[in-house]
Order: sequence, then structure tokens, then C-alpha cells
Amino acid sequence: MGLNIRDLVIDYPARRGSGATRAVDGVNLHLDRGEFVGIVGESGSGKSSIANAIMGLAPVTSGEISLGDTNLAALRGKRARHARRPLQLVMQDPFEALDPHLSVHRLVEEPLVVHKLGRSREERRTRVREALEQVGLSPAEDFEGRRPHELSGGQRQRVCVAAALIVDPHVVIADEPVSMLDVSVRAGVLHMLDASRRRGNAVLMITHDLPTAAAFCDRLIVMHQGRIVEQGTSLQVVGNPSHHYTRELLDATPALGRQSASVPGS
Ligand SMILES: Nc1ncnc2c1ncn2[C@@H]1O[C@H](COP(=O)(O)OP(=O)(O)OP(=O)(O)O)[C@@H](O)[C@H]1O
Repeated sequence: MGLNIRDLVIDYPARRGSGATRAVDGVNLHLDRGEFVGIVGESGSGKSSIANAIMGLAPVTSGEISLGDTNLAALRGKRARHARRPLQLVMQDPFEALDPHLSVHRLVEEPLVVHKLGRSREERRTRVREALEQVGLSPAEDFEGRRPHELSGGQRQRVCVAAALIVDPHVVIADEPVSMLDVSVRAGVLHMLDASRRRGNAVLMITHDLPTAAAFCDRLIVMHQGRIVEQGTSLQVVGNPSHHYTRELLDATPALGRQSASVPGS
């Protein structure tokens, strides 16, 4: 089930002291099953607005966001929630994403309950433990009873990843999924997203981090001031950028010149 975005425009209304903001200005994007695509660009370029609009969390001023044949942007309420079931979001800010009153077990179990996966409580417990171990919250028994405030920022981020991937979603929207993680855990989470892609799911990852995106993504989309200024395979975009803004981004990350944009494990 592919994700197709056509002519997407997102405006945020004016607030006291500032005018309306056009955060996304005519974006077209296609994500096929089995693809790992990265959106890169500086802060404020509209990346998260796209992720949020896909999930129904940001206003769509005009344009289409289709999953298969269904235009998500045209649906409201229960139908919209149902149509978005194949999608899961890993949010940038785990403080906002996690209900502070729920235990880690409940937070990771919740998507299984919503999707009616895992027949018995015991089966769900086993799957939650496996998911926690996979994101490095190990041994799972030490973490499952804690509440979000009893975790570090990086551990909260991993709870978000476990909760998103436990249902094996067809499309994962990952908004800065490793920004709060140290290098050793970062690779593990990225490999999990890559494993989801290898199972035939689609992954859209939003990041500031061009080297990481180049290493894991098949394709890169470069955004600047609400527009896509360049897109292509990771090798093309990093090895032979056509837009001056992409070159500026590359110059700002000199390590990339020394790092090949190879796929993980190669
Ligand atoms: N809820 C909102 N209300 C008003 N303006 C918003 C809102 N969310 C984002 N914006 C504005 O829209 C523009 C794009 O923001 P967005 O968060 O999509 O960018 P981004 O590329 O994801 O940035 P970052 O990398 O810092 O997360 C910015 O000018 C931002 O201030």
C-alpha cells in the first residue's frame, strides 16, 4: 500500500504578533512499499508538518494524501482513524507522545489492543517484552512497570519506537527517531526501521542528519522553505547534488565527504 502526496499545502493561521505561515508549499511525494525514504532539510523547512499532516495532526490547506486509493486528507473522525491504521508515527518529542499515567507495558501494548492483535493477555505480554528487548530496553522486566517520568529521554524515545513497530505497520513515519539517542543505540533503532522495510513496509524518516539519512535511505528528499528542492537516490543526492541548498547542507556536514553513502551492512 503506497503513500502518495499531491500538491500538498499546509498553512498555519496567524497568531497574535505574527502572520499566517505557509509551512509546506506544493509538495509531491511518493513512498512505495519496501522503500526507506529520508526527508532532510534545516529546521523550519516543513518536514514535521508533512509527517503530522499524514497522521492527521496538522491542517491540510489543499492537496491530497493518499494511502492506496484512499485520500486521507478528505476523511474526518472515525473513518479517518480507521484509514490511518496501517500508519504508525514515531514522534520527535517523546515527552508529548507518551501518556505520563501509563506504564511502559501499557504504552507498548496499546497499539496491539487497538489493532486487535494478540489474542490473550499473555500473548500480548510476550510480544511487548520482545519489542522492548529489540529496542534495547533490556531486560524488559526492568522497564515494563515504569512510567515515562522514570525513564531517560533516550529510553522514552525507544518506548515510542517499540510502540510503533510492534504492530508491523505498512508505513512508518519516523520524525527524528534517533535524535535523542546515543550512537550505539542509534544504529540499533535504524536497523529496526530498515528491517521493517525489508519485510516490505515503507519507511519515511525525517531528519536533520544527512549522513545517517544517506546511509540508511534508498532515496532522499531535500526540503527548503516548504518546498522540495531536490530528490533522488541517496548516492545521487550526496554524490552529485544538483541544488545549491543541498550543497550547503553537505558542506555543513564535512564528515559526509569521508563517509560513503552505502546501505547498512555493505
Ligand atoms: N502548530 C503550528 N502553528 C504555527 N506554526 C507552526 C506550527 N507547526 C509548525 N509551524 C511553523 O511551520 C514552519 C515549518 O515547521 P516544521 O516543524 O514543519 O519544520 P521542520 O522542518 O520539521 O523543523 P524542525 O526540524 O525544527 O522540526 C515553521 O516556520 C514553524 O514555525
